[in-house]
Amino acid sequence: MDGKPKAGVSMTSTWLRKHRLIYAGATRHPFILSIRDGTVDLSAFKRWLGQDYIFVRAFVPFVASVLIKAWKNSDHESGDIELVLSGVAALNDEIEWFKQEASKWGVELSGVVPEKTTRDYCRFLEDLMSPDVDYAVAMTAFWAIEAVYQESFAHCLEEGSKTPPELQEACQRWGNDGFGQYCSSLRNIADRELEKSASDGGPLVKVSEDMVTKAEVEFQRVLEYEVQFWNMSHGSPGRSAP
Ligand SMILES: Cc1ncc(CN)c(N)n1
Repeated sequence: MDGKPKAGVSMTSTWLRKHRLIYAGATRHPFILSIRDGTVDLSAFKRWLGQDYIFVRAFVPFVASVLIKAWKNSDHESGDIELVLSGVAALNDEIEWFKQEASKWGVELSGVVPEKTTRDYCRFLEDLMSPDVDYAVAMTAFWAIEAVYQESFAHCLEEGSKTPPELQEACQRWGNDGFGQYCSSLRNIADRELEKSASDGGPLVKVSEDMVTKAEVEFQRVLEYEVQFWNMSHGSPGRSAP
């Protein structure tokens, strides 16, 4: 495999097929399946809530770093800046939602201690904020992070699911169609940027190939972190100690 997709097949489609096992591990995790079938352990849900609040607070500066890369790299007519800015605005609402949800469930957010998995995932985001990280690479990671939540929570809202009513609002937050369209737009930008690199035939061809390889590696790492994050929330074996 030379890292290039077949004609007419996007890079992200190629990777989704190639890494389908880990992608399914992230989007059909036992924690998500337990929400969907109504057997979820509420202490696991509360653990997820507290840890994800910490993650989301670290996600804001990451998305802001993508906004800066969009401003530096994209054609200002492309709509990339507006899209990423809408993501920052949505995260502002999301942080307020976490606070309200935490008080509903009696979770004291100021007392939540980040577990190792959360710390590692936040550190990964921090590394991606570096100006040395290409726009295509950061956008690929951004899309993958959002897409895992979208696919996971949308699964809990499908017909036949037995998601408890008190968890449906959480599932709606990421599982709604609007968020699905937002994820598709992020994916299109990632594909456009990756294709620019893949088709670069000039003296920078090696640099471009390295960038596509790096994006694929970060895509896989996001999926691995997402699985670990669900494992930690679910209290699965192998869960890392704080
Ligand atoms: C761990 C994780 N991954 C993704 C998302 C969606 N922004 C989130 N809130 N938390």
